[in-house]
Amino acid sequence: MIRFTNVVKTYDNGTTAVADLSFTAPTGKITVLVGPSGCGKTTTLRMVNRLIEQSSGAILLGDEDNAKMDTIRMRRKIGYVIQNAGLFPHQTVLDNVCAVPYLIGTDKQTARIRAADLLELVGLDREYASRYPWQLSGGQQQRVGVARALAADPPFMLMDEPFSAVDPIVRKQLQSEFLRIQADLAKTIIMVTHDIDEALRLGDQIVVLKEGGILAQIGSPAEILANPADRFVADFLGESRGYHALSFEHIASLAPQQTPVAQIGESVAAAEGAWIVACDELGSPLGWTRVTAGAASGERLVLATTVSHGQGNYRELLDAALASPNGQAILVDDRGRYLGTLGSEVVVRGAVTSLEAERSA
Ligand SMILES: Nc1ncnc2c1ncn2[C@@H]1O[C@H](COP(=O)(O)OP(=O)(O)OP(=O)(O)O)[C@@H](O)[C@H]1O
Repeated sequence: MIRFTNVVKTYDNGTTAVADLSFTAPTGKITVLVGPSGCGKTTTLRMVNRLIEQSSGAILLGDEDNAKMDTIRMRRKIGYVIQNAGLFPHQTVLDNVCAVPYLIGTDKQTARIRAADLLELVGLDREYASRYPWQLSGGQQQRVGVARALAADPPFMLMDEPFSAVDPIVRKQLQSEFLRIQADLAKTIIMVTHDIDEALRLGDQIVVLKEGGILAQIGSPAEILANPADRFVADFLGESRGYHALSFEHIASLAPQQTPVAQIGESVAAAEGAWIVACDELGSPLGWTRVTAGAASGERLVLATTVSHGQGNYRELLDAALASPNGQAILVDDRGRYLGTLGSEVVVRGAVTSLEAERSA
């Protein structure tokens, strides 16, 4: 476990990068820090291995306060992976992976055998061991970076945008391989990304930060998708186009719920104050309205986008559900007529199933 308790970081120029941050990264799990540029993700990560010293508060590594640990001993417990891998350019791949074991006095033979195994684990053939970093692709360099971070078998790993410097296809491969490795090794990981898709795909837990290093929300991918804590989180999920990770599968197999529908002014059998669907005279939905005095009031009509039951996908459905006032997406047939609604919990269940299927693929 890595535990932040009331951690603050104010830089010398007065910028508060992290404000009173408390959260726990559970043992053996991946915690992902996400948020817009400048919200303090990297500062948060680098305080864990004390590349940056916090101004106040405490960070525990297991049951040890990192501020009280000898720096060298502490850093040996923490693998560190950065963007562009940060490999030593004048050392071979094998020597890069052996760097920490050599430093801590592991004998050469043992270190090299383990490094070769790790290269295999991250999907690199033996022939790469004697190459130099510049003779590898970006994706291969990232793999070496991961192997190097694992070399001393640290219980903790910090990963700062580890997969961001490679193209989307390679990135997805690296993410899948990383999940496969983590399933065996169960390291306690904190990872930074600005990419919500990556966070949803890799995170057991997601920590959403807003500017000033303020905790906006913490939860599992499903919790955050289902219940964004506020407008900021909802917008961040949307703006980051965070639903790539969701299946583009069609939703035709889901049975819509029969939320009452009425034209404005028409009486309707629904509870007073309930949200119902307002439609035009042809039965095409306009949006949401509340029931007032037993009728579709039309007051404060919330216009809604609709989703085609036959053609729409989970992603459109979740967008529509999150944007609606009551967490429901409105479904229509192929002529735009009202069919029913689907709640975000159904959408999230579908999305999570598809995420889980992807994770275990
Ligand atoms: N050494 C420094 N001195 C002063 N201010 C800094 C320093 N390093 C970072 N900051 C400021 O602290 C805030 C948080 O920066 P940080 O790099 O932690 O954010 P981030 O979320 O990782 O950003 P990005 O996604 O763009 O990498 C920013 O406003 C940044 O300008």
